[in-house]
Amino acid sequence: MLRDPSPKYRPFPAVDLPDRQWPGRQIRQAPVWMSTDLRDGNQALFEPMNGERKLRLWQLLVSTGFKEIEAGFPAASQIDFDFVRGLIEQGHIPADVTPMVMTQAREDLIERTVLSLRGARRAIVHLYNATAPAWRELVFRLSVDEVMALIERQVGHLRRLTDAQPETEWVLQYSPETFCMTELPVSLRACETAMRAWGVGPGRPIILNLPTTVEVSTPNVFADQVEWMHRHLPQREHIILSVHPHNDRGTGVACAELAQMAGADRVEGCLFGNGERSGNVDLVTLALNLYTQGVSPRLDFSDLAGAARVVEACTGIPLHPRHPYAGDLVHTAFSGSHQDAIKKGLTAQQDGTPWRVPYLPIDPQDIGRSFDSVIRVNSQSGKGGIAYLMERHFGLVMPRRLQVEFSAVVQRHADASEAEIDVDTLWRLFAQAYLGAADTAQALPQPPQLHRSASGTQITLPLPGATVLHGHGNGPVEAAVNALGGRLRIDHFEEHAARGGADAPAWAIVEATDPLTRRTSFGVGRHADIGLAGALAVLSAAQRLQLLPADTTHRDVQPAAELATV
Ligand SMILES: CC(=O)SCCNC(=O)CCNC(=O)[C@H](O)C(C)(C)COP(=O)(O)OP(=O)(O)OC[C@H]1O[C@@H](n2cnc3c(N)ncnc32)[C@H](O)[C@@H]1OP(=O)(O)O
Ligand SMILES: CC(C)C(=O)C(=O)O
Repeated sequence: MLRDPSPKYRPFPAVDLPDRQWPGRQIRQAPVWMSTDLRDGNQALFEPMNGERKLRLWQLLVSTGFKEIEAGFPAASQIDFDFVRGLIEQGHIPADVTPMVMTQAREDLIERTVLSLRGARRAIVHLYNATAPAWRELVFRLSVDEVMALIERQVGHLRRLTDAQPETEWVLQYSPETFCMTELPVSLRACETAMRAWGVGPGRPIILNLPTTVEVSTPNVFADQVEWMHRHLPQREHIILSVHPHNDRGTGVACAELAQMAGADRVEGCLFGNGERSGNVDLVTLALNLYTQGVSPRLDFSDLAGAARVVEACTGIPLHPRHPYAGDLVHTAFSGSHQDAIKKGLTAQQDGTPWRVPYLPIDPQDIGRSFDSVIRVNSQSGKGGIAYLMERHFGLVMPRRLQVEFSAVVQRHADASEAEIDVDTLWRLFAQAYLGAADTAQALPQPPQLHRSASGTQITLPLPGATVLHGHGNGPVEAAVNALGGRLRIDHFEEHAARGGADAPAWAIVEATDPLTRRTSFGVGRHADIGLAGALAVLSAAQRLQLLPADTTHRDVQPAAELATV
């Protein structure tokens, strides 16, 4: 890289628009969306789509709710020509959807383009020519006046051809390609020339499409350019003002949003931002950005992952795992403080109230994602996320101090393994730590037994090895403490059902102290009989405090899936 890039790269000049209005505006309705996936997206692929893949993507776009779709560049290839013919002849265009096709401002290409649309009910022809100085001087070698003459001639040619096919309702879209790099008066002149040549007026509107063909400035400059055009264009009421942002500087979405604030009615782009170089603006992000402001985007992304899979299959380009809204990881929090806040937010969130879950800008369920991947555990995770997973997958609501105690166990494992901890591993760690001698589905030679009578509860606790303990008390917890010879004190006890339903297994949690050593630990029990769950929690605490006979404290732990059915 150059130590001083300034002689080689020049800053883009600001627009002189001191009374600009757009910074104070908000977007309150969805724009007209135009998908250019099958044209601008397609021309950016290693291998352009064949007819079959184009049709699959067309159908996705239609079912998502797009009413305007750029079908291709029929004069450029037989595939595109045949595709447009197929759409028309095989009835793939619903009554409320209008196809658009693109052409350069060249007679032969315009003729073939119009030919491709024979029989269409309604169609948009998209004619473009580049207007910026570098293109005028280097590519076309035309003066400004000659560029205007080209537009007048070619739009006029298109008008004559389309007038001769009156069975189709024709709409012209004119793009001053390279608009963002063109002097504003030149862009205005180009648009006015196209309007005149097309005969814009009542009942004969035009779409004027302003592209950032290559992004060269900050999005506020583009917004100023759009507002300037919005204010200067004549017959504004007959113009649908459209923008077509690319993403070279990574600000395509910002450009499209600010442009709408500046007066744009319509946005062209591609699903997930496919397109030339760093892409066209991402229409999914734009739509969901609107949605999260409470504005209906009028596009349905209820199955966003399904849409992403279709686009990946059609384009051959995989979606980045951190792609806004759609990436596999974007609803996932690994870090402890985020997990903690998400858990608290999800617990507090009530149906029908405004979404207020920290770190989640959208409810993943609204776009077809479950909460399963919201929280994942690695060495950056804290107690909140671990507690969330234990509750979600095993129905265990952990008191705060138990969360702290168990998260230390998980942290040690995560540090040692340097890997993500999946739910099965989490269960194994929990079971090893807390259910060692307290799970009747496993190592106890026989289930413990409770006899409840008017005089209290009698417990029989057969431990691994030959030991059988007996105890009596007012309830199962006291009976279990007594069976253990009163060697621990229960400071806290709670119990709850793991799942709804009469046969739901219950969780019981005790916090216990060994009065001799003053050591404190939690114990956890799980059983269909809630009383036995309490007794097993006492047994668990006794084991963790090493108050059980030595041969009762070790055994293997079975996998979570089996335990989940206890
Ligand atoms: C920013 C964008 O995305 S614009 C869309 C770009 N997309 C595409 O180009 C994809 C489809 N295009 C193609 O397949 C081809 O360009 C074709 C088939 C349409 C035309 O191919 P060719 O006839 O070989 O011409 P080529 O593409 O090389 O274009 C260069 C010529 O067209 C002229 N030209 C380029 N764009 C335009 C335009 N919009 N209007 C008028 N003339 C144009 C150039 O000045 C050049 O003219 P010259 O030959 O007199 O120097
Ligand atoms: C709108 C057209 C000409 C385009 O694809 C672009 O400028 O990027």
